[in-house]
Amino acid sequence: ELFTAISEVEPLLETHKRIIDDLDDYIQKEEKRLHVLKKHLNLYKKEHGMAMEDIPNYLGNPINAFTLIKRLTTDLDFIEKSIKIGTEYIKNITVSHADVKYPTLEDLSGAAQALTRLQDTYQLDIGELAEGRLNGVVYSTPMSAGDCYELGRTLYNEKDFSNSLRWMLEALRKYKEENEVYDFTEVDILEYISFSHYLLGEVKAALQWTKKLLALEPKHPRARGNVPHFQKTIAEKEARLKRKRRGETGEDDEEEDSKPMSYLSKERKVYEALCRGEMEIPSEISRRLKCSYLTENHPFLKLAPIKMEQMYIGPDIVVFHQVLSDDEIEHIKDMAKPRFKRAVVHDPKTGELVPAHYRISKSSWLKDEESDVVARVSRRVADFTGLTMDTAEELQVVNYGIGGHYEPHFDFARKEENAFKKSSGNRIATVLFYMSEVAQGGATVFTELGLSVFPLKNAAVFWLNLHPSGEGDIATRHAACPVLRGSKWVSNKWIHQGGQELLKPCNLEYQREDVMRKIPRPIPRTSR
Ligand SMILES: O=C(O)CCC(=O)C(=O)O
Ligand SMILES: [Fe+2]
Repeated sequence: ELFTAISEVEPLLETHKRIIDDLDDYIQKEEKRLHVLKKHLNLYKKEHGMAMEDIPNYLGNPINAFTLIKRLTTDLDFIEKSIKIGTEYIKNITVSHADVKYPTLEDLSGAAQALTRLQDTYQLDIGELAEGRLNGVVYSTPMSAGDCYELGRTLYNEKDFSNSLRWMLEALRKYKEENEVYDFTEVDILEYISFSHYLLGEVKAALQWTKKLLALEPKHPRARGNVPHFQKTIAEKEARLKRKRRGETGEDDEEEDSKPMSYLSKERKVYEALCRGEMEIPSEISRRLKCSYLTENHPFLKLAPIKMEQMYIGPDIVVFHQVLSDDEIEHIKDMAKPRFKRAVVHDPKTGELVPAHYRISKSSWLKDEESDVVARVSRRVADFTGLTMDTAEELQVVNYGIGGHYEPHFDFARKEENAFKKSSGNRIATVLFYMSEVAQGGATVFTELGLSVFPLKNAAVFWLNLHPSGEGDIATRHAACPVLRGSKWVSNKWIHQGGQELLKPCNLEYQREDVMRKIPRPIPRTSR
């Protein structure tokens, strides 16, 4: 599961270097070998030419007779062996370097799904992406037909047929352009295209593409078998439509579009727009936002106040600037890396911890007792939040992988969850430290508020997850957007209710005082 954290992908460059050296060495040896083989071939040709000019005369010479036989026995043995050596040489390349890391097919599939996620979320154009461009800027070598084909194949195996189809069309375009040798052919690409269409219910298109395939390879058995099946399906569909038009059936057919959008798909749309930075918070809120210096909670803050920036009011979301130094960040990252585990979540049914597709990252937990730096960070959190760390969780350090993200969620535990029953109470507040900037993407977004917070190294976002009554605040629903470019590091300090009784007294109010429900939904930015 290397793909789940960028820091784990880095060692693959060592593996990559080994392969380069091996391949270099192999090609040099191979060139030498081919040189010898070519010499043999030329000799064979020369001798053959001479023999054919005057066969009896040639074979009448006992030396010629001998060398002919030799060329077809021991010399041939040598040639055969030397061809074999070539293929044996590189076969065991992964076995001979057992000490370096190799990605698995699961990694390949994870990376392919990540590309799809990025392409969906940031509305990237496949053609652009395949040319190695992100928003018009060149970032990587263009992808080859083989790269696109592999991506399409992986997505097909993951049953993501619409994206598989898009990459296969790109593979086809490049294949025709390139004239390269691959272990697949145009026919293979066409088969994927037509079958993806079929599985998407686009049977007419499936039939058209199958016909293109048969034009190239008329005897292709699967394609030939599919044609009558596709034709039958099309005919049945048309008959059903006709009956429906005449009002003969009561069934309400395949019209997905007429269904109202579910809460989750609406949230998805907002989430993606927020990730692209395409929403802004209502002006009723933004015009009240202030920046200030925090001087309370600890006498030291009088000398070195913390810069505090309001991001939202009701629920209050603030950013504290420059609350972690670069040295502290490096120290924390170094401590966290060797203990990284893939992010897990509680399966709501079984209560077990399972890796979740909606959270692609690696993380580990650091205790105050382990390091002065970690303890110092905890004390600082107490100072700028005014809350006690007595019942807080350990520091959770997170690195996101390729396209790494965390879909919309609450940080507090719901009543039905086991974590709700903790003696320290629920997670009253979240402090989210940014330990890196992210070149593109990777914002923290609040889907109920229409707020995007873009990572700013050394800063921390802070918010309360609970209403004064202790009830979870639905408006704090948030997510980590996929990392489009770069590596995103954050750490979480989750503060619990226990011990805050005098510092943050609770009351019976269900709602916080500054109710935001009257405030309109976020509006798409028109200036884009
Ligand atoms: O990484 C982020 O921006 C948010 C992370 C988060 O919400 C979490 O870990 O609970
Ligand atoms: Fe969270």
